[in-house]
Amino acid sequence: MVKFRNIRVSLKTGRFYSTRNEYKLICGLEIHTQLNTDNKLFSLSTNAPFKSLNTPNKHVSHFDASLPGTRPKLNYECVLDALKLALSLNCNVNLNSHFDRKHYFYGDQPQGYQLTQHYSPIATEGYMNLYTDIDTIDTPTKKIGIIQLQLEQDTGISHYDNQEKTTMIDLNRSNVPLIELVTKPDFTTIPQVIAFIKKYQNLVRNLDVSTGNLETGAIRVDVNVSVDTYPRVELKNLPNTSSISNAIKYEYKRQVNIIKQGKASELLNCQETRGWNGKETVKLRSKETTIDYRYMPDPELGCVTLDPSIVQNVRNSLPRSSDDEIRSLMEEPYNLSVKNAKLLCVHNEKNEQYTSIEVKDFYLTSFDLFQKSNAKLSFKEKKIVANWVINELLGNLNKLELSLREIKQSFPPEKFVEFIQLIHDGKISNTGGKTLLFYILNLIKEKSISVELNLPKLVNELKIEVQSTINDDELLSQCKDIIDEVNESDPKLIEAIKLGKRINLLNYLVGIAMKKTRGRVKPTEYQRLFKFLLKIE
Ligand SMILES: Nc1ncnc2c1ncn2[C@@H]1O[C@H](COP(=O)(O)OP(=O)(O)OP(=O)(O)O)[C@@H](O)[C@H]1O
Ligand SMILES: [Mg+2]
Ligand SMILES: [Mg+2]
Repeated sequence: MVKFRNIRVSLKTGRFYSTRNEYKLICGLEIHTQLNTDNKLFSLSTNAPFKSLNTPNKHVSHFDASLPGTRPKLNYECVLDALKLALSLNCNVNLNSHFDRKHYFYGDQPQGYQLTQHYSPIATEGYMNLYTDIDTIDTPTKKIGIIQLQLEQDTGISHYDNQEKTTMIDLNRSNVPLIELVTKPDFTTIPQVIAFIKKYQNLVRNLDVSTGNLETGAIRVDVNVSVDTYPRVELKNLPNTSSISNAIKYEYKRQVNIIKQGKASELLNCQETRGWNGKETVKLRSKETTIDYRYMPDPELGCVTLDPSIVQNVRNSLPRSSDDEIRSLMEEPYNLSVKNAKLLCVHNEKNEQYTSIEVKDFYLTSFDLFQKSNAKLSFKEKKIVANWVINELLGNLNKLELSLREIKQSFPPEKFVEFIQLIHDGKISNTGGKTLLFYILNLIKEKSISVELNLPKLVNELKIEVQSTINDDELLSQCKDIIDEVNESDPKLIEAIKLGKRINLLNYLVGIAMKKTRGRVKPTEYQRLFKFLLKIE
């Protein structure tokens, strides 16, 4: 064995072995996104690849089935969506793009070729910025370059019946509009890849150009993985972000092991495509065996020629970017945490009770009203609206399985602010507020609100109004009882509080007392009494 810097050479086999601990991971993505336009890319059939899984071959025009004599006609709605995405991703728009035929034979591709934009895509040279706080990546910022963005057709779907040993073809998906986005190989860690995908998903949902779901295949991600300067391996069939993360991890380790064992010249000498079976990556084909697609410009579709004013109009119509929205919510007057700001700006596909947009609207309207009726709010006081909307209201909606839409009618932001005002003015305590909110939402759930909510009346009914004149004697005996009760079950605790060792435990006693009076007495009042009884300063 001979040793060079970072490399050992076996004298017996002549193989190179690496001795380094650091192997550089490099990833690049190819993302296919199904557009949610009404019609398909080159025909007037309905674009509904998922709704129609039980009704195969229902949305198929003569062109989608490639009957001889049919010709493509470009659906400009797809071009508009591509422009929205391209401009949001800071790309240069190509004013004269065109379509090419990518030839390959497969049952679910009856044309014998796919129409794509190989030579002259609609947009090139863009980027997306990732930030450590918003996107939880491991470096302060990361800029991911985008090589190109192109329009193309989706294929049909093949269903293999194992029992019958037949393949059935469903052409509902044939000719569904896709956008293929190709990034530069700029990713150096897995969190960067996941952050990019999540941000991209949010973008397509914000622009309303796609459902953005990975699980249904509306977004399909191929990940190219390489180590140092060795050729890349392309990973396909990755149905969700955890598969993407696990597949990259596995593939990186596999390639590093090959390099360490000195087998790179045998096993990592050419591009390869691999799939993911949930546990490991498996070889599908190597680049040597890939077919020559014989790309050629499509003679039937003309150039996609765009007037510069169209591009400018689309640019002007774009919604504000999520990053800008999040940042502005983190600043004055809102001062939200990054977590809460994201909750209002990032779509949550799993929650059906409210969308981020609905919550954001509800929060912003409430905040505005609250600020208008309370001049000069302190930093802390401004946070009260976010706390009651995000922590309390949403928490209760989840618990009660209510949607924001359902409650907005009887409990709109105007009423909600009236409710918050009661707490802000000290008419009811936080505990009282929680009781009241839960009570109101329950009334809504049981559909027991026929007239407008009368908050003062409810406060009365629930007996949660903070007492302005406090009967010290009554409260003192109540506090004494609590000390006795706690002393019985945990004498050490009272002793510790008395000795001033665990003064924060005083709030434990205050909590018990608050519960007993359902928040009618201010916590500071209880603190004063407990301190008096336990003789602590
Ligand atoms: N050294 C590398 N390591 C990892 N990824 C890489 C590397 N070099 C290029 N890539 C990535 O490989 C992808 C290349 O995609 P592209 O669509 O251009 O070609 P392809 O994969 O050969 O074609 P096809 O569209 O047929 O899959 C890009 O996402 C790019 O970032
Ligand atoms: Mg590829
Ligand atoms: Mg590609």
